[in-house]
Amino acid sequence: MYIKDLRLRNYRNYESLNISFSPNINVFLGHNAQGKTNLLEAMYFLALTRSHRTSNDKDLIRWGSDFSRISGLVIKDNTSKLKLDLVVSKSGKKAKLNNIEQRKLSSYIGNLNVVLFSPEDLSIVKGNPGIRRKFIDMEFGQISNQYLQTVSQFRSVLKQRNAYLKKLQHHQSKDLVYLEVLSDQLAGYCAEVVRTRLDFLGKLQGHIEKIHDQISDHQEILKIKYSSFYDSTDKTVENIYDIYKQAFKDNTQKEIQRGVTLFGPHRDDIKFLINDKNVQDFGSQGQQRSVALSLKLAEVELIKEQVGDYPVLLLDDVLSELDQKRQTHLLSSIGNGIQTFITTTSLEDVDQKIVKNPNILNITNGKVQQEEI
Ligand SMILES: Nc1ncnc2c1ncn2[C@@H]1O[C@H](COP(=O)(O)OP(=O)(O)OP(=O)(O)O)[C@@H](O)[C@H]1O
Repeated sequence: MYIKDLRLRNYRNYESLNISFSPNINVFLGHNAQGKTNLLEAMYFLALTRSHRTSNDKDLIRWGSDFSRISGLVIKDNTSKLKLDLVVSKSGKKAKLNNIEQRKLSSYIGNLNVVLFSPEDLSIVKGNPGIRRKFIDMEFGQISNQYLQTVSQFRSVLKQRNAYLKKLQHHQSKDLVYLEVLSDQLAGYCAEVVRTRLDFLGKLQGHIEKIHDQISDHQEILKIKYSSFYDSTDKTVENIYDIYKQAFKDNTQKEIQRGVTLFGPHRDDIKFLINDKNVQDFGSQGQQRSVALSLKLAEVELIKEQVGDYPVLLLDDVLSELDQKRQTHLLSSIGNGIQTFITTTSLEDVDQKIVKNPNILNITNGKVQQEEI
């Protein structure tokens, strides 16, 4: 799939933009703070209805404006066209697909698939578990609508259960039967969320192992392990449901005392192991970078496998961060028909021996100019 056209109105430092892209490699070239990342962010937002930089959608609205509009024309399987449209205003955001308003964002997400590489990816390996949970929920969510919906139902019941645990904690209620009803519902969603995560991680594992084997010159075996308070290996949905039901039953008093749900996928993590050692604890900076790169490249392959089309790649300032070997690996693996956007302050960072005939777009202060080559 590829983004043919992008239109912006009052988006960050773009007042009005209407631009067409190459289905191959596009380079956004410009000095600092001119609006290169803003363009990648706009495409990421168009795909996932979320920014990778801010959790506050209103930040996207051009200063002094009341709303922001991002529209794109996406071509799939080289023939079918899909029009995506998002409007952010003070009252929230609205999504349209082919001019039809979508009541739920979950029916909108997944129509355009993107994978973003940025220097912050290292935090998926090094950072706290919350970053990794967000990563898997976002990435698996753009592959599976079902997963998005289950996660949203899980969150809603979790919220209700936490609110009720607080009530019990403050003696505003004594009804433990209602807690049991909520626990039962939550155990069901926990089981579905965890089982889907395990399935997708299993598929991701196949890709990441092969990719990392090449990146490490056949020196390292990279594995991803799901980490929870129990061993999830080979567990069915029913097994996982039983484990959560039992955990809620055994820890009722503890949870009431704390006023919060102590077990569930919102507490889980994933671990990256190189030759069986946890990369977070024992990996060098270089190894951690390689894991982040392998993970993103594996995600590209997973999306291709699951949706039947390659995602659009967004490379935000990553080339200058990678050494020659990793850069060559990244650029050569995107060379085969994957639409790619690269931001850079200097064309010297883009190895033109590998990146052939890029479409170069000069970015200056929220204006884009196509360069003739
Ligand atoms: N809501 C907004 N309204 C208007 N301008 C904004 C808004 N948000 C950010 N900007 C402006 O956008 C510019 C930053 O753009 P961007 O982050 O895309 O830079 P960049 O070209 O990627 O730079 P770098 O090379 O430093 O990463 C800044 O000038 C900033 O003031």
